[in-house]
Parts: sequence; C-alpha cells; structure tokens
Amino acid sequence: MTLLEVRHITKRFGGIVALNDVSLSVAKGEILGLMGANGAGKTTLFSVIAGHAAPTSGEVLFKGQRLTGLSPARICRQGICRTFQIVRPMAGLSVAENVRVAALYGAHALRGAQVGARVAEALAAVGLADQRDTLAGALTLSGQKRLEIARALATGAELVMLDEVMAGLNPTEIAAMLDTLSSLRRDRGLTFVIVEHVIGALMTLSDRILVLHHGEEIASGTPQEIGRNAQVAEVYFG
Ligand SMILES: Nc1ncnc2c1ncn2[C@@H]1O[C@H](COP(=O)(O)OP(=O)(O)OP(=O)(O)O)[C@@H](O)[C@H]1O
Repeated sequence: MTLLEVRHITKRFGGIVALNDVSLSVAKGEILGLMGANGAGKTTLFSVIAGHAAPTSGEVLFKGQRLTGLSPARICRQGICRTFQIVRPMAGLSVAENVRVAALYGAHALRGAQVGARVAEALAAVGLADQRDTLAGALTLSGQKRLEIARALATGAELVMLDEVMAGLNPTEIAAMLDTLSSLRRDRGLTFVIVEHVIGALMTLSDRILVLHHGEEIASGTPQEIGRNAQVAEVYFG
C-alpha cells in the first residue's frame, strides 16, 4: 500500500531552485533513504512534506489525501512527523514531559491514562524508559536523538522522517540506533524516510535510496544499485 506520494514538487527560494520536479512514493513499512551532497535539497523536501515550506508547484498525498496547503500540525495529525537535524528538546523539562507534549500535539483528544500509556510506550520503544525523569538537557547527544524519535512516535505518526539522526554518534551508538530503527519497522510497521550522511548506516537500513543533486533526482534504486552507480559516485564522493 502506498502511504506517501510526492508528485512533481518544485521549490524555489527567490532565484534558487532547491527542488526541481521531484517525485517519489513510499509504501507502508518501507524505509526510503535520501542521499545527496550539502545543498542537494533533502531538508527542503522534508519541509515541504511536513508543511513547513509551501511548494512552488506539485503536490503531496498521504494515504491518497492531499496534504499540500495544510499546516504542520494538521499534517502531523494525519500521521507524518519529522525530526530535525539540530535537536532542540525542551531542556528544562524531563524526558517524559518532552514526550508528553508531543503526544498532546499529535492528538488533542488523548486523555490522562492514554497520554501516560503513549509516553511510556514511546520511551520504551527507543530505550529511554530508565531516563524518563532525567532533564532532557542532561541527555547525551545519542539520548537526545532517541528523545526526538520518541517524540515523533508519541504523536502517533505512521511515517517518520529522520534528518541525520546518526550525525555525531560513535560507531557503537550508530549500531544501537540501527537496531532501534529496524525493530520499530519490524514490530510496529513504521515507515521511514531518512536523510543520512553516515552512508554505511543509510545503505544498511534503506530498502531503496533516492539521490538528489542540485534539487533533482539523479538516481534511485536498491542500496546495491546506488553503490555501483558511477554518476552517484562522481557527484557524491567526488
Ligand atoms: N529558507 C531558505 N531560503 C533560501 N534558500 C534556502 C532556504 N532553505 C534552503 N535553501 C537553499 O536550498 C538549497 C537546498 O538546501 P537544503 O537545506 O534542502 O539541502 P540539503 O540537501 O538538506 O543540505 P544539507 O545536507 O547541508 O542539510 C540550498 O541551495 C539552500 O541554500
């Protein structure tokens, strides 16, 4: 089943064409990797899908419903959530309180016990249950990245867009993050679109990879196909 469909998205910032006629689709339970050098348009694509930036043209559909023009909050309630490259937890609140805010953002109608259950479930899913009362600002970078994912889960998202969730992590933390993301997909049927400069992790996790260059798709395929693509090697690795 197709969950997300991006149709012919173009996004201009003044004279800059950040995205030029980009289309993609993501099936339920799939992990799509987005690859591209700095400035290729990856973050802009996340912003357009999540409603943080209006496309110049084109449309985004989720479960067949048009999202284009909806606010980020409405899009979140439809089931799409993104994380940001630079993590910004509410540092003075506890880990659990941060996740609670996200749960209420995702579904106003949730009541006491339901909120508590959703928070507990999201924290357990990312391995932060033991740190629920820690101040978010006191978490390690790896912990803060996990908190971002827990917040996305707590909104009730079915599709999560992860922006460089491995950046700054050491190899052990990256391996643990790979395990967490794989089990979220396996156990909860979650769907991911991931932007990642840690190429080994992107290759391991993704079912398919789409490569952007100066706002345009230059390749898409399995990680193996992308790994052998000469044009990708030239523009990405120089
Ligand atoms: N708000 C904005 N105003 C003007 N130009 C922007 C804006 N956001 C992005 N751009 C430009 O759009 C292009 C694509 O940027 P984008 O951040 O989407 O790339 P990226 O692939 O995410 O890069 P990185 O890997 O460095 O995060 C760049 O040329 C960037 O300078």
